[in-house]
Amino acid sequence: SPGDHRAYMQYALSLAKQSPPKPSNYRVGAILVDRSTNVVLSTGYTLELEGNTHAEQCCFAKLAERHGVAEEQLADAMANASPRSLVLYTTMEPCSQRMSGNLPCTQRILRLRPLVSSVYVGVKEPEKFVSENTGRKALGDAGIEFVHVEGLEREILEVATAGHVK
Ligand SMILES: Nc1nc(=O)c(N)c(NC[C@H](O)[C@H](O)[C@H](O)COP(=O)(O)O)[nH]1
Ligand SMILES: [Zn+2]
Repeated sequence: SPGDHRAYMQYALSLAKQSPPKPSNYRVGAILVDRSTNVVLSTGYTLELEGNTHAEQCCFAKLAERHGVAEEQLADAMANASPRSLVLYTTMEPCSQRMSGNLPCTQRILRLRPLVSSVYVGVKEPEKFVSENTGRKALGDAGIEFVHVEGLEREILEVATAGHVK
């Protein structure tokens, strides 16, 4: 229900606040929820794991670690999980392109088909580093629901851009 979505997004925002500020990315928080049990399977925030990592990427990598595999093998490791049982909440929409050239999180989500049914986002990505984020379309084309959870935009963007030169 909408109340739950807001609570999950608030939780993701609390994770984003742990991200070390940096001028060349956004501070984002993400959680992966099993919607049949409402259990939070994994959490992540930007730069949580070493390297130039994104919140969603950390979320997936940490879950993969728990399954004893690399992020690339997560879908295989969870082959017996029921399809479309996972939903991702991320304070900012998954990236479709990264200035670093690292694999975008939209691709990381598409790799998890058919486990992931929906992506709930707090804000769209501002057009600062990437002119147009095409993730929403790619996810929709793959049958993954893309939902904007409203109400936290101002705080999400304030946290996301805290490391930017004003
Ligand atoms: N959804 C999302 N989660 C994140 O954790 C994060 N940092 C971004 N940020 C998107 C932005 O487009 C990229 O951060 C820049 O394009 C720079 O790319 P790198 O991050 O250096 O690969 N977006
Ligand atoms: Zn990303």
